[in-house]
Amino acid sequence: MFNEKKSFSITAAKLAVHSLIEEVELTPKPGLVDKRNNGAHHDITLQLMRISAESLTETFEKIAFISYGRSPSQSLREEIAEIGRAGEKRMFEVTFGVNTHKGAIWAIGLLVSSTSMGKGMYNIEEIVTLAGELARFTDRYCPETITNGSNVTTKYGVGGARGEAQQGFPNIMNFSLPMLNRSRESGYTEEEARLNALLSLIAQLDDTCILHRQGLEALSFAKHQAHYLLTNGNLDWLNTLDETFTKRNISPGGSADLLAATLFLDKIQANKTEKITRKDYVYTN
Ligand SMILES: CC(C)(COP(=O)(O)OP(=O)(O)OC[C@H]1O[C@@H](n2cnc3c(N)ncnc32)[C@H](O[C@H]2O[C@H](COP(=O)(O)OP(=O)(O)OP(=O)(O)O)[C@@H](O)[C@H]2O)[C@@H]1O)[C@@H](O)C(=O)NCCC(=O)NCCS
Ligand SMILES: Nc1ncnc2[nH]cnc12
Repeated sequence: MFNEKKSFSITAAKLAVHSLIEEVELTPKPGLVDKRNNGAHHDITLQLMRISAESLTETFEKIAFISYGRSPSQSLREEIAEIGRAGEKRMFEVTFGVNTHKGAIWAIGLLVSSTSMGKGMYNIEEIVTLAGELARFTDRYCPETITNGSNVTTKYGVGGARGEAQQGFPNIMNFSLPMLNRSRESGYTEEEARLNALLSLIAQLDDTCILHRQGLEALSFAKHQAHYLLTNGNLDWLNTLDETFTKRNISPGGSADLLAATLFLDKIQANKTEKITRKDYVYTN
């Protein structure tokens, strides 16, 4: 039992980190760090994002380990929060204080937890539902700090990263995951399918990263541009959109985190159908 739990946790953490790396390497992304440029970011590079992602392996492994076979509860919520905060601390150490993956630790941390609750056997609907349930428990030990997100969620009345998780990740379930699957079925390349999934998130999400930097008008501009490109455009226009977002200091960082979460769920789904939840649960790259 210990070996099974350990092996599962190692695999889940690898899939989580792999999803983060796939997200940052996807190119060209509007306003975000990718292989081509650093988008609207002056303090983040591709290399820093990779280092940040790798530094989170232990965090995700610990979350999977303590969640294995359990159900959402107040105590699990607080145990996860403690590991998540230690993960954030580690991220800030390796990035010298830059927020690279705070939103991703939160979203993917919860999803790793609920995946592990089902020992890898739950389907995606069950995983997001349980992650939402877990996120709705109050973390009594959460330090009362003012963050960019807390400022703008109050100012503009949006749910932000916390709301997205507490509602069971509606933007992933309604937009990015269906878009990823539909694009694959329509013959897009894997890279194009992922870019479409990212655009579907930018078109919908109340991204506090955009709101904090440039306010409501920029958020609605970003949503409109992404929607236009998806419905009328052609992915060749992404380079122009990248230049436009960068010039206007628009970074859809929340959408990037949710794309990584989408890729994580997609991998879990693929692994489940390949029945790698058996005893010798082994990760293959
Ligand atoms: C619940 C927490 C996420 C804390 O929430 P809060 O909103 O208070 O915290 P923020 O510091 O604002 O971080 C939230 C990050 O979530 C991403 N995000 C934004 N909007 C959404 C959305 N609608 N849905 C999902 N995710 C969203 C976003 O991450 C990206 O933005 C980063 C850059 O943002 P920022 O720091 O603002 O940086 P800059 O724009 O460069 O501005 P400057 O500060 O430099 O001026 C980018 O890297 C992406 O990551 C937000 O950053 C949660 O963290 C929490 O409570 N944790 C406690 C531990 C816990 O309970 N863990 C349990 C699970 S492990
Ligand atoms: N690719 C990316 N660029 C900038 N911020 C991000 N946060 C998460 N992924 C990101």
